[in-house]
Amino acid sequence: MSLLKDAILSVTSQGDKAFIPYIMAGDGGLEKLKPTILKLQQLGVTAIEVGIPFTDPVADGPTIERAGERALANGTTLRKVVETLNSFADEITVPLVAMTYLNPILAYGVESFSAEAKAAGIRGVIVPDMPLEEREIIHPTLSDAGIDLVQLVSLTSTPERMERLTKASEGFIYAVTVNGITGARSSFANELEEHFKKIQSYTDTPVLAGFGISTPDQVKNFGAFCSGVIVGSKIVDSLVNEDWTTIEELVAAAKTAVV
Ligand SMILES: O=P(O)(O)OC[C@@H](O)[C@@H](O)c1c[nH]c2ccccc12
Repeated sequence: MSLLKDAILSVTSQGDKAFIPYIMAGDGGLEKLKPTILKLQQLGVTAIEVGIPFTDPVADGPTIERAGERALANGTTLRKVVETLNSFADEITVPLVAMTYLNPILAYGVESFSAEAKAAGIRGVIVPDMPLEEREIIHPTLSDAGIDLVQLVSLTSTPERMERLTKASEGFIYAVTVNGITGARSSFANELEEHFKKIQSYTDTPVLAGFGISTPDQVKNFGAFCSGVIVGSKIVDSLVNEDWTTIEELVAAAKTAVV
């Protein structure tokens, strides 16, 4: 059973698309985490990807990298994020997915991280610097706690690897839409639709598209051939500018994404 997968399927079974905003925990201070999460869930997002700032973020483009630097300058750590989430866990109604690199989890201790993260509302984790082959370091303990380990599938994976990653992924499959780093893009490769269908053919776990998606039209276009989208940089920028209108428009696009 996966709470994350269930949350996504309950949205798609009604004809809507899943919408997962990414936020950088600690950007603007950890005291912003609670109001931001409560407001996002009130807008009807499916889940929330909570980014943990890290000193050496391999996959992050300039927007997320700068947000991470601001959060680190505020003293944000994985432990403080979990503690903060825990302080209002009874008000959290959507599954949270922590986006963190492997080192902070190991430094925390896999056992205590899993137990405390679960209590704090974290239902999934994405660990971009951990190859599938090494996931046994954390997977059994996360699994015991009922936390999904979400795999990223890149455009350049070989078909065999794509199949293995897809079948291993829990909650949803994070299908990366571009080669490279996070951040807004104006165009995408033409073969994406076929690529996504191929990934979906291996599994009944929903496939979500992420990287480069920043406009309502892009949300609709991707929604037409997968179960939903993840939007990061555009959300991070909008939160800095307190531009909730833009966020509302992105969420609304997923609700009417069916063509
Ligand atoms: O910012 P974008 O292009 O909208 O992409 C989402 C992305 O930011 C978020 O999911 C994310 C932030 N950092 C990551 C590192 C690896 C994988 C994914 C992420």
